[in-house]
Amino acid sequence: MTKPILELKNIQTVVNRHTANETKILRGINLTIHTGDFITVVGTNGAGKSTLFNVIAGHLPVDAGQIFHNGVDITHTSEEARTKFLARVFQDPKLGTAPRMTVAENMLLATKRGEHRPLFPRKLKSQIPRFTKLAATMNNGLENRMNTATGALSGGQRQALSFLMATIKRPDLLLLDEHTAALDPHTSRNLLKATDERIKQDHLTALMITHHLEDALKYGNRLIALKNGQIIADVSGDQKEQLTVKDLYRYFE
Ligand SMILES: Nc1ncnc2c1ncn2[C@@H]1O[C@H](COP(=O)(O)OP(=O)(O)OP(=O)(O)O)[C@@H](O)[C@H]1O
Repeated sequence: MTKPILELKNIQTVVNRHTANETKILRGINLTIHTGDFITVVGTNGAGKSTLFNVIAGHLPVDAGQIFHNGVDITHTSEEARTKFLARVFQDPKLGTAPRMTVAENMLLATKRGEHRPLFPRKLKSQIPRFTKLAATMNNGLENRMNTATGALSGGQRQALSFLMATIKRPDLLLLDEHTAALDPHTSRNLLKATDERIKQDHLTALMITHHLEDALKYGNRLIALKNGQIIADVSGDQKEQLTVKDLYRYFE
């Protein structure tokens, strides 16, 4: 077994503390993520899936427990500092790209994720062939729109760009938060296929939230199910291969 890239130990998250609406959203999450894991994440609405991503990304503080990255305690490391090793793609195509910048400029920006170095637009020209080649792997014509402002792209192209931006500088951990949910079925399928290919080619470690149970079964080597802020199933390898949609429905009862 490969070494853990991220470990969550007894993570608890409370919101609206000291009010009548105080709620424990995550209730003792223990999760060890190994290098190369591609984990699909399922669970009922409100189970805590996005909250789990928020906690991993440092967007939401934990109330108890610890998070380790490569064995180093990052529980109190800022969200900004975590972007050095972590990238995230959201459901909304508008998040994750700068609308007035062109596709190529956005890609250049993404090559500096987690760095404080200034951008040198002069360097863009030399990168265009590489960026165009990468854009072509998305199979949706993005490579023909390198000089188009991102705001003028279709939702599918924009989401494909968000995905490319998240992966152009290799992240230790990639969080995909229902990143194809806002797309039509054909576009969604295309992006999922490209996602799977990139994860495999670059040996990325990724977590992907999805409400499509067939996709949760089809993709990844491991699946976790959340319910009421707890992990109620963690299945990998052959065991995952043998899972059926009917099995998964039980996690939603
Ligand atoms: N910052 C917050 N303040 C108050 N409540 C919150 C906060 N973040 C999440 N919640 C609540 O915590 C619960 C879990 O939310 P979360 O978005 O993590 O669920 P989810 O599993 O991603 O759901 P969905 O499938 O609907 O996206 C929900 O009841 C939500 O309303």
